[in-house]
Amino acid sequence: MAGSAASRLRVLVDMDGVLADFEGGVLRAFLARYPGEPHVELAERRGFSVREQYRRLREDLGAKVASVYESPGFFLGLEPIPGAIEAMQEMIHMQDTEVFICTSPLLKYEHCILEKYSWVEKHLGPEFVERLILTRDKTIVSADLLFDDKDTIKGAEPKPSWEHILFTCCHNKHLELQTPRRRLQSWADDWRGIVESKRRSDAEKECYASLIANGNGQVGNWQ
Ligand SMILES: Cc1cn([C@H]2C[C@H](O)[C@@H](COP(=O)(O)O)O2)c(=O)[nH]c1=O
Ligand SMILES: [Mg+2]
Repeated sequence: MAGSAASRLRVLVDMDGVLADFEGGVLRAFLARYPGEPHVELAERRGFSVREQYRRLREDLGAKVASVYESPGFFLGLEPIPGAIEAMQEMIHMQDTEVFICTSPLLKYEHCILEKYSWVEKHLGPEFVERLILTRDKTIVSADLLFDDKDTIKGAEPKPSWEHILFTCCHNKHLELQTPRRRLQSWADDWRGIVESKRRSDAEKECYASLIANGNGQVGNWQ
């Protein structure tokens, strides 16, 4: 387990698309700033990159949509995803569980980074500010679970320690996951069941590893 030598489960929760409604915020701000320009309805979103989809619609729209989420006030003004705040407040009080927020800032970071901290303090409180990890590479962060709306998470570490639970968002809902990948449809879905099943499977692995270490790992010798 990534959590510790004992039995703590470490959970990473992504921010944009999981805690904060990035997609809804982009569309709302785009319509306000560029009324009359073509736009992509949330039901039509495909693929992680909103910029790429707008660019495909018309070349200059990529830069226009980026100007929306790079503007001051954008990240701080995002609405929480329904049920996210309640789930995080419950998760942080779960026994033997460590929860961290793990989010990738924009490369154009001027407003994004400060506003992500402010958003966490405003909606989740100071105890979560202590638990905010900003990284462009989530694969090198050690944990048991990562709830994230990005369908493919790549980085320097080819075998991240966490299991990626795909959080359903408008841009990924059409994707069919290969077994054994798992999804969380929303915060109303059974996130507690996922946490507990991971805890059980980690405990089984630990038990098996200790049997092997003690030379008792033969089949039929499990007591
Ligand atoms: C172009 C583009 C960028 N983003 C940004 C928004 C966030 O700063 C990160 C996503 O972070 P996460 O930790 O993976 O949620 O990338 C985006 O979400 N969509 C885009 O099209
Ligand atoms: Mg995200």
